[in-house]
Amino acid sequence: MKIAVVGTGYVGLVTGTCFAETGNKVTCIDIDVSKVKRLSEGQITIYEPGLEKIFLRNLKEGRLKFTIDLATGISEAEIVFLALPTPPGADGAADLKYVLGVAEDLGKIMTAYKVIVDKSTVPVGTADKVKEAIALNYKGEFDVVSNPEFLREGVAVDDFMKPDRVVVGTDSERARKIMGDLFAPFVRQGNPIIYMDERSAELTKYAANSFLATKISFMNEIAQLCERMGADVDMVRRGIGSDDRIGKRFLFPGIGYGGSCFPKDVQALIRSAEEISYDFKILKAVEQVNAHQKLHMVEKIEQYFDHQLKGKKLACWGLAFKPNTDDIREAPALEMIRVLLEKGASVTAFDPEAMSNVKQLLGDQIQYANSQYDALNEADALIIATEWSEFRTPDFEMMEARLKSKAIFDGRNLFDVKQMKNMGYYYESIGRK
Ligand SMILES: NC(=O)c1ccc[n+]([C@@H]2O[C@H](COP(=O)([O-])OP(=O)(O)OC[C@H]3O[C@@H](n4cnc5c(N)ncnc54)[C@H](O)[C@@H]3O)[C@@H](O)[C@H]2O)c1
Ligand SMILES: O=c1ccn([C@@H]2O[C@H](COP(=O)(O)OP(=O)(O)O[C@H]3O[C@H](CO)[C@@H](O)[C@H](O)[C@H]3O)[C@@H](O)[C@H]2O)c(=O)[nH]1
Repeated sequence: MKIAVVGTGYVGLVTGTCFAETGNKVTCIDIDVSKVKRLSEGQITIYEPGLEKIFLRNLKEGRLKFTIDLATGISEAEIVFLALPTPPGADGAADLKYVLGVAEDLGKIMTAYKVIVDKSTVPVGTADKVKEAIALNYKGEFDVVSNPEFLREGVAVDDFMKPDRVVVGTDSERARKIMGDLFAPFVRQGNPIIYMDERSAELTKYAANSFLATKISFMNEIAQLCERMGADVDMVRRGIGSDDRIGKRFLFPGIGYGGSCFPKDVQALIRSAEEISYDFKILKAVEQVNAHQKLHMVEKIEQYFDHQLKGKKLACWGLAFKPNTDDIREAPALEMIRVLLEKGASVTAFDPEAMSNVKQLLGDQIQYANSQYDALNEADALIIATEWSEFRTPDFEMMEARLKSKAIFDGRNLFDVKQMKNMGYYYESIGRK
């Protein structure tokens, strides 16, 4: 099939590359001229395990192309995916200016039937708005489908190629058939395409992310109880996770959820509910718990230093919002660092992939180390903010030789509490004593 993908950010690039990989001809369109140039020249613009190899193969074999021109990009496409940003507006609701702007432009240049697919995370009712925006200028036939994306950064290729499910929201038989054919190679593992109306599909995406965020905030509150009651959250997690009704995944307490999706989508669903005068109480609590959890480790650090952080040199392992990505959007590490700097500490950080993004944001407000061990030189304590696998089994002797004081504040529960104490470390983690 011939496909266009508008927006070559995280979702657009993965979507375009994976559709090319299954034999489709894909043109990706972006307004960012330098991004399009780099991608056309074979330079991948995001760090995502497994993506570069298939990106390069499909680029070389001519199934994947990039352009800045919307009209050229969509001219032959039967299906046009919108993978555009939907950032929070001033009131927290999703800002639809990118999606609706492109929809209006599409109406001006479409000359034949196409399926326009909302892949971005958009509030309920957006498919109708997209239809209206296209219909302002285009009087021919077209369909708008809601096809929310559920990929996780770091495992995006696998998530896209072997999805748990594909949600297709449409009332059009014609669009349903086209989407079914397109996704057939991805659901052959037995996982379903779930067809529904557009509004239910739009809400499914927010409900999924909000439910997952709720699980995390719930576990972060259980971790708070564990710390106060002398219980161990790892045990409680295993104890409840083995019940199929609860499930083992997404029960890890830590320094709060971050990333480009959970914070924005939880906030947007709260606002959507408010617009129809519904008070979404649970989600408001989920947000509050998360805001507090991001600074829970700072409280522990302050206590350790008797509230005297001025002049303290802190090492930080991990900056990305989670491992296997260079994405730092809403990364809890950055919020922690902001507060620690405010309180007078200095920070030397190491992250395997995210440092250049952080340099652009924070410049010389912090120092950047060449390795995880270099970050420890003369440090008064180590903070662990992202669970990169290389941080899980470090050389403790090397750490001891470099740290000024053997104190570790582990926001990701990487090490065994007893073992750390036996090695003479002052060791604080989340929900464990
Ligand atoms: N990042 C994720 O893991 C993820 C997963 C699922 C869903 N989503 C949702 O998908 C959407 C896109 O997210 P993302 O992380 O890929 O965003 P992103 O910010 O990484 O990328 C968006 C891209 O769109 C481009 N763009 C903006 N205006 C444009 C225009 N008029 N024409 C062409 N291109 C334009 C930008 O230059 C950018 O490259 C959001 O709604 C997000 O919530 C994201
Ligand atoms: O048990 C857990 C699991 C995750 N997290 C944190 O939650 C955040 C989000 O993690 P994850 O969901 O793995 O990353 P994303 O790539 O943001 O993916 C989420 O957001 C995407 C964008 O909407 C969706 O497509 C995915 O299904 C959804 O998992 C990160 O800060 C994690 O550290 C925890 O604290 N504890």
